[in-house]
Amino acid sequence: HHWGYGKEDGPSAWHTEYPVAKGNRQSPIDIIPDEARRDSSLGPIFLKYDRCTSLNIANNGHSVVVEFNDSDDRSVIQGGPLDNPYRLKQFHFHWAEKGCEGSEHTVAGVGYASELHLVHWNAAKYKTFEEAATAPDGLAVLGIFLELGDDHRWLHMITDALYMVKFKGSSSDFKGFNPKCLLPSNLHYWTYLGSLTTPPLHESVIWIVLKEPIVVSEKQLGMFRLLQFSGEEDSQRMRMENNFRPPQPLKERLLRQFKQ
Ligand SMILES: NS(O)(O)c1ccc(OCc2cn(-c3ccccc3)nn2)cc1
Ligand SMILES: [Zn+2]
Repeated sequence: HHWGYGKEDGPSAWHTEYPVAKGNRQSPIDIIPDEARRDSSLGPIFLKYDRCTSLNIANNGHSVVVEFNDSDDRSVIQGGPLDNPYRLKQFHFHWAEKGCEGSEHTVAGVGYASELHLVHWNAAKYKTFEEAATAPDGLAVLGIFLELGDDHRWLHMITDALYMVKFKGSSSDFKGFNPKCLLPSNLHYWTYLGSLTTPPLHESVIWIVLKEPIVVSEKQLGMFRLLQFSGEEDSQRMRMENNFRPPQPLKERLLRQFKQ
């Protein structure tokens, strides 16, 4: 009996197998811009994705994930709230069904159509992603909102590959993709201490959520809904949609921001 996003195995049930779901630094959260504090010690973030090291694209039964070679510091995020460079490990998306809001973080109670997560780990302090994923400063996830509008000029490189990973457990080569093309023009951000938004829900994430969304078309986002939660052999088909966790209590946390 694995976790999912359905009625029985969805976010409201995760606490039974993962009690940290009711912890003090859970993600996502509702971001209230007026309550975000400016902090002079917070500088800009720097993304070094140049010599990019993408390896493959896969369907893990929860989302579509593009994985990277993380054997060195070729692709890293640094600066901002981070004390050292964090290595890019993978990126993936969260979305809803047609016409609904599928982002995980919300802004003043309003969701976006989808949310992209670029997952990085603190290789300066920890030996592996798995070790970092259980440490309070182990991971840094860059969250980017997707809003609906015109076609995104580069997203087709991902949507064109989705047919190869329709079913859970499928993966395919995906070399030479540079996620720099998915960034908005402005890197102003909110930051707070949180968690993985899926089981095991470890409270190991320094969240950096960009204020400026990127724009994708309904047609492009609709391609993600061709994916299945289920495997090729599974009797019943389960369209991959609504794979987002709702906002969790902020509790005693401080939300900070860099620039207006
Ligand atoms: N949605 S999100 O960007 O917050 C996000 C980012 C990364 C995630 O990793 C899942 C994971 C962690 N581990 C793990 C395995 C062994 C030891 C420790 C952790 N396995 N799968 C989940 C959610
Ligand atoms: Zn995510």
